[in-house]
Amino acid sequence: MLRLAGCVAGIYSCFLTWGYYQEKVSTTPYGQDALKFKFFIILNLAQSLCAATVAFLYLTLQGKSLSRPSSSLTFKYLQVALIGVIASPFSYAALKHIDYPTMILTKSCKLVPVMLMNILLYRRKFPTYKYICVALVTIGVSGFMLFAPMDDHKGKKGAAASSLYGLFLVAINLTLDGVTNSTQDQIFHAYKVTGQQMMFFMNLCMSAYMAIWLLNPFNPELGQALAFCQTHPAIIKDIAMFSICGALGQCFIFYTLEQYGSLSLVTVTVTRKLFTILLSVVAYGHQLTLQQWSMVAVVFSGIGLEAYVKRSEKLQKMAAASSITTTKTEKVIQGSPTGATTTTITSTTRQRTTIVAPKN
Ligand SMILES: Nc1ncnc2c1ncn2[C@@H]1O[C@H](COP(=O)(O)OP(=O)(O)O)[C@@H](O)[C@H]1O
Repeated sequence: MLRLAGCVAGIYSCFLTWGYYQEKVSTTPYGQDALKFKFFIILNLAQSLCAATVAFLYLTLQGKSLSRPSSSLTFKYLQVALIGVIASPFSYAALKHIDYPTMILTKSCKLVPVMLMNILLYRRKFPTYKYICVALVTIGVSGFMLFAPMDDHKGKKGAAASSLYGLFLVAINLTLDGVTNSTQDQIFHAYKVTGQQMMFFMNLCMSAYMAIWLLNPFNPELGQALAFCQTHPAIIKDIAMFSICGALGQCFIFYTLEQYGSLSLVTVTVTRKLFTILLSVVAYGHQLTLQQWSMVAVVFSGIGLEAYVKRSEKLQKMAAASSITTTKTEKVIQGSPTGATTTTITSTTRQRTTIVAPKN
């Protein structure tokens, strides 16, 4: 539980700063000519290279080997990285056709495609309570964004009228996100890999795809971006901060994926925005509408239900394990009148032994 709390704190804090720099790099005009940086693939490439380096350093410092993955695993990495690379431009393209609040609102439904893709592509089955949790978190977060006062919507970036075409682009982005997350789950199920190994290989493959795209002689993007950095060096620090925060955040993302799976990860990432707003309510005394508070309650009931079921399952498992060890202990004690062999048994068992032992 403490580990999960650490992951949540890590993801929230890194991506809070990451979001700040993402907005800064993509919306602020730089220099006297007030030009905006429009080279998103360069931004993603910088982040991927930084994330691959961080994962590599982490693995090296831990003394873990970075052995070459098998050909089937390499194929999986190439596949998941390709989908990850393709997903992002859809989201940037969508912002030209829908406004920012609509984008946030649509993105808050991400749990649905992730669950759907797990079911459709990998035939995974979920217990009924999982569907209820996904529904509660999705309704809660999207309702929260929907009921935000109109002032919050004004002045936000873009403000292009939301069009059906824009929504179609976000839908594609969400579907691809669903495929990425469910495939990552599948890799963890089918292969013996750690989160950091996947982080390294996935970012390496993504960097390779983006480099191939940018080095294509018909694409002027790389040259234009480098020229921009030369004439507006202030942006280099912002891109570096964006990449470092994204890379550090990914350490928590991949660890959460490995340990808890994509549904838990996406629950953390989709509630991120809501918790940021709640934090500002506490810190700066901002007001929430009654509807927003009710939606916060809906989200918490979803998270609470998940936590309650997980805890009950854990207690049940512990009870079952302790009854098995009790039986084993009884057998050991019956077989050895001196009871000497019981010293090798775990602490839970030892505790049990003292209860069972008097019978002998
Ligand atoms: N499953 C994942 N695998 C790898 N990176 C991820 C994953 N989920 C999120 N990320 C990273 O975290 C960033 C923020 O993700 P998220 O909070 O879901 O926002 P968005 O949906 O806008 O991408 C992504 O741009 C990506 O770099």
